[in-house]
Amino acid sequence: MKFVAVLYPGPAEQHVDHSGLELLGSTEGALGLAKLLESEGHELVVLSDRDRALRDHLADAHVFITTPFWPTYLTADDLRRAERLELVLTAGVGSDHVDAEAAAELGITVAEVTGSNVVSVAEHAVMQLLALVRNYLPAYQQVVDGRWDIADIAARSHDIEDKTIGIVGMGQIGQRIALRLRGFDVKVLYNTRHRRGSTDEAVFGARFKHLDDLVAQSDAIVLSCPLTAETKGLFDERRLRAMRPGSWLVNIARGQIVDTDALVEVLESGHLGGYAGDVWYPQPAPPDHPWRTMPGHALTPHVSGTTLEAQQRYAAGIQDSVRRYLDGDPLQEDYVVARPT
Ligand SMILES: NC(=O)C1=CN([C@@H]2O[C@H](COP(=O)(O)OP(=O)(O)OC[C@H]3O[C@@H](n4cnc5c(N)ncnc54)[C@H](O)[C@@H]3O)[C@@H](O)[C@H]2O)C=CC1
Repeated sequence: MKFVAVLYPGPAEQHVDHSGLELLGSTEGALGLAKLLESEGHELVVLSDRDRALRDHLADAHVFITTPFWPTYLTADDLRRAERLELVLTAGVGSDHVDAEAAAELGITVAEVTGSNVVSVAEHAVMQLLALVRNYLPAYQQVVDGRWDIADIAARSHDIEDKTIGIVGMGQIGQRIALRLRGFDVKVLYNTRHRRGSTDEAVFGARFKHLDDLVAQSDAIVLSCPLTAETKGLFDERRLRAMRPGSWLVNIARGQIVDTDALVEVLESGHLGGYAGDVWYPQPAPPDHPWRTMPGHALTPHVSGTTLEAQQRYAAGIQDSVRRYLDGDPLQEDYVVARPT
């Protein structure tokens, strides 16, 4: 069997963390698959060059492994060329880089590692929220630039206490964000596809709202819903303008949920207080991309779901799926995104 894994490039030198946790998500760590596969005589190709993976290795691969942090986009055309392909695995959560509908029609299963990095992302969201509300990054930049202008920073710095925070997408990540926010004495509103029961709402300390009401009432909004046909461009110009003046937007989900051009506009005009999280642009952003020069926001797309702890979990989930595939056992039910129709 041929397994192909496309992962972000490993470090130039062997990385040993004080915790003893390995960098399993990179080409170097290869999700811990090398021993498992090679000892049984299977072929494992690990590379970071996405074009090369599609050009040279997709056609005869049985299993193709990719990750949202370094996504290889698999279109219907790509999948049609992959005559032996049976399984596409996402090392992480969110498989919007794969045309799941086409995969299902072509007899290919798509699966991810549900829940693997939800703690990593929830902590990141709270960090981004605080960074924006406290005006932390411009303050840090001042110090780096050798300035010490307290008024300039203090004039845009707030306490998060008593603010209203809206969470869009109350799933594994959204609920962990709500739980972590409880200590800050904020009011939490949420919107999600299926309203949670009253016990859940009491535990999360969150009240359900129609999306338009959540947008109108929130001082800060966190996006933690998947990218789907329904959520693509959900925060378009109209919705961004409907946000409260000076409010903040954190997007730990996917860049395409927000219209980038409209976002640049509402930030430049000062309507929004700041934005942090994923942005839809080619990675890394070209030097002249307007996003690179935007003031007062936190552009930190890299590490939300990729802490060393998260990597151990999604590597273990991938190993489990690979083991089951080789043994002819069904994958864990909640991992499956699309199955052959
Ligand atoms: N930044 C990062 O590193 C990571 C980002 N993610 C993103 O976060 C997303 C959510 O992850 P989980 O919480 O684990 O997924 P989940 O499946 O547990 O929860 C998703 C929630 O979004 C809700 N939802 C779906 N469509 C919606 C809509 N139109 N409006 C409002 N809510 C909607 C669902 O009802 C569900 O409650 C993933 O799909 C992925 O795109 C996930 C992991 C890492």
